[in-house]
Amino acid sequence: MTDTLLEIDRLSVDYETARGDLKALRDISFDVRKGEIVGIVGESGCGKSTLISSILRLTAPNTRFRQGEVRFRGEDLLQLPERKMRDLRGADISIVFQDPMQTHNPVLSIGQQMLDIQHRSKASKADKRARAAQMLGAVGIPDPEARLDQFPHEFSGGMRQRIAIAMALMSEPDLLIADEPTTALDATLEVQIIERLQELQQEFDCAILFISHHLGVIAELCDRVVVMYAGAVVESGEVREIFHDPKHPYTRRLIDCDPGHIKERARVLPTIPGEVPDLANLPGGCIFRDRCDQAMPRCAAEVPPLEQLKDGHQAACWLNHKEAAE
Ligand SMILES: Nc1ncnc2c1ncn2[C@@H]1O[C@H](COP(=O)(O)OP(=O)(O)OP(=O)(O)O)[C@@H](O)[C@H]1O
Repeated sequence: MTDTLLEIDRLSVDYETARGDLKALRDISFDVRKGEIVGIVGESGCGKSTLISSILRLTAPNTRFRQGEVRFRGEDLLQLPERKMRDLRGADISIVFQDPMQTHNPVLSIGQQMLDIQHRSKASKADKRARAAQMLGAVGIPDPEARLDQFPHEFSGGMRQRIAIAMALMSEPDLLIADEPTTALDATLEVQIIERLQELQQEFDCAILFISHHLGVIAELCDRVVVMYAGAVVESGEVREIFHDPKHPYTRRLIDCDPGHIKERARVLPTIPGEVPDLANLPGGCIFRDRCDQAMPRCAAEVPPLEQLKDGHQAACWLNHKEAAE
């Protein structure tokens, strides 16, 4: 029996625009095993949101799936009837957004919203309420029973995010997608949410796909990391391995920008000079070469393939080839 839960297999996604097809995802492959925490890191525009919306099949109308599969428990979600997909969303696969207000209905009490989530359950209303309070307690909301009757605006931003996590976990999903859930929070709250997610992952034994543009946060939480640049995977592997021995100049630059433990991290981070290339007019060769201080003639001529370097460590860079040394 395989322990693979989610397999993204050679996924390519375009957006049709007036300027031509914008290549938002190109040949993306990676997997998430049961109970594992995998981080996706990259700058704004690298395709993180497109990846999440493709997994959940909640894409914009101008999206075109060019190739590839999104297999969840072995089944290609891109081929699933919409009805089955609806059953899956929020039950087997849940999501926590950057802004918890995307989850909360401002005019309903938190308790009512947590009852609504349990609409499929045959339990009594009292039992559902008890379960809602238990979940609030699990994410660290004090006095959860009383707070069920309060409305979203009566909670702080950090608490609202905890409640969004509680709601996402109520169905005991196999996969929780966390889309930059801590980006809008200050550093102390960010640390608290990360630590809580770690505990909850153990308690609920769910896998987490954690999206962030901060490598420091990924290092804190994740087992493995997938580094994306301009719609492609440029490096992936165990977090420890990637941090100690990055094999792509882009990853190195991300680490330089965000080196430390999130508890010590300066809030104003240096950025990588230059811009992500125009995805509607991609240059030939390596997509990072214009921003790379180690670019060689070969980088303009040929696209470096994503290659297996060590066990589970992959990178797409000509510097890892013997001829680079010459
Ligand atoms: N519906 C759309 N039509 C055309 N282009 C789009 C559409 N949605 C996103 N894009 C473009 O696709 C590329 C990838 O966008 P995406 O939102 O997936 O990146 P991201 O890494 O999530 O960025 P951010 O962190 O800013 O959300 C960007 O160039 C973006 O401008």
